[in-house]
Amino acid sequence: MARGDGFLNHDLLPNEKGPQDECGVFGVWAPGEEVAKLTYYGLYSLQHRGQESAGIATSDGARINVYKDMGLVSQVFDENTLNSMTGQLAIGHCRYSTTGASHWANAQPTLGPTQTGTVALAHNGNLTNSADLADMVAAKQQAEGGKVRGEIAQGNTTDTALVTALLAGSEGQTLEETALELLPKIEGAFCFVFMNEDTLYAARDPHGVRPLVLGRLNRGWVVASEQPALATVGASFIREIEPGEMIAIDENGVRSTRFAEATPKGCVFEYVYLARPDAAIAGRSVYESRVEMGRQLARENSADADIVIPVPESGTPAAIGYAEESGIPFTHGFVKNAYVGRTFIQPSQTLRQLGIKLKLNALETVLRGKRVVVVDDSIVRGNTQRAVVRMLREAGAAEVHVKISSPPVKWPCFYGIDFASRAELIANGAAVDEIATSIGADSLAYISEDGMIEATRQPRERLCTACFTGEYPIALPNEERRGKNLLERANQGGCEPGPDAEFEATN
Ligand SMILES: O=P(O)(O)OC[C@H]1O[C@H](OP(=O)(O)OP(=O)(O)O)[C@H](O)[C@@H]1O
Ligand SMILES: NC(=O)CC[C@H](N)C(=O)O
Ligand code: SF4
Ligand SMILES: [Mg+2]
Repeated sequence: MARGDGFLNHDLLPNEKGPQDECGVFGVWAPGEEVAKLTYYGLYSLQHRGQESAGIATSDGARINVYKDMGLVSQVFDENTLNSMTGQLAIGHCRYSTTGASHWANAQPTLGPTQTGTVALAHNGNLTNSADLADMVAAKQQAEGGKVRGEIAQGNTTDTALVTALLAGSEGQTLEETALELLPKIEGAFCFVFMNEDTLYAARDPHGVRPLVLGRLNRGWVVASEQPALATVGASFIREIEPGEMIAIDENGVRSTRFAEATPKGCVFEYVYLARPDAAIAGRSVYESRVEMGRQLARENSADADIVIPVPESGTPAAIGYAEESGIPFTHGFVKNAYVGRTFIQPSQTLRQLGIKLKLNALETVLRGKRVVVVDDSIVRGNTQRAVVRMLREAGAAEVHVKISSPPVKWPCFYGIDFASRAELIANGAAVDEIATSIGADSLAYISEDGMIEATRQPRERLCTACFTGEYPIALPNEERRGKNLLERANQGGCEPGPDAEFEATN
């Protein structure tokens, strides 16, 4: 029998992953403040974006210190560690891996030498030309005597480490000059927060796939993946970092430079599921978007039922919208254990089979004899819905009608979310009624693509919808030059197919 190995593991059910989040990035420039603790609190509020590893780098103006480990922010840091990390600026990261395995050597921030000192870098996103960047790193090493240096030499296999290595620059270049020369050559989705000994930098890719915001403290500045992290540390929201913009923050304030023209393609899934509901992206409240998706779902798919319940937490705003629009009463049918995150002591096989019940329990007194509409934000592999429907029936529900506030997920994401490979997506090649049968529901309905997009209040052409439509707004490289384990493969000299190997690009 497989046994728990005592190591913290990202997945309760390792072979049954839903959509995973991505990464959270945070940076603060505030001489005189406890920058490590501010970063800790900022990362705490971004924990939902990445739960595999966490790290903070601080600088006192002369030297950069970094501390990182596997696990949640609260597991990695304690008071003593944070007290020892003094300085005037800091960056932080919580990771969900998309290029490079989930292990210590791949935790962020990454560190690397520059022409004048050291750079520390934190990244949310996923690059689509990692293979080209790896070639550039190799050529640079060749030109410099063939010696592999920095984190790559220590086994870092992430796209982030490639960028860190390239930020070393050429003789006479400042970090800012190197970054402005390098950023236009990087393709894919990226929000970088990075620093040298005295300056904090932030850059967002020209498509603005992932969110990144700037905030103001009384005596300093903050950058963060999502607005709620600003509120957590007492910073006021100033503005989003623009797609294609790089900012630099030091004692002279904020300087902005544009390294590419903006061609916005914001991730629609941030509105559906990824971001916190109290975030706003491109001026649109995520909570309002989700409630509106629920209302629209009700307009498109009515139901004859007694109660509307959400699959907590992420299904709640859409369920509120569905109940409001349909007039069917909203109630809670599940209790979610607030202490169950996604990082667990790896359970044994027997425990795994009980797994999903660690998170959700059905409220029998509410459900018995009722015709239930259950609302969730998305179906990826279908495991959550299968378990949800089973629990509702066991609790005595008379009918179970599943309503989903995003369209069927049919395509993998290459821009920072590690969706199951195409073959594992339940909607790949299956009709809606086949999916309903597979999850055991009396009926199943999804919102339309137009309905979802309309609820975000963003023009369709400014959004990425690839996982629903298969239309990838940023060109993808050939199969052998992509994949989560691209750089591990390169190290082994082999050519193992990646998790998306069966995927066929449509463009
Ligand atoms: O079809 P599946 O492969 O099961 O994935 C879909 C589920 O995963 C997500 O929730 P998740 O449990 O990850 O997190 P949440 O508690 O934040 O909603 C999402 O909200 C769906 O409920
Ligand atoms: N999900 C992310 O944003 C991951 C960042 C980066 N691609 C990594 O794998 O470390
Ligand atoms: S493919 Fe889906 S999850 Fe990935 S960036 Fe596009 S909309 Fe977001
Ligand atoms: Mg969910």
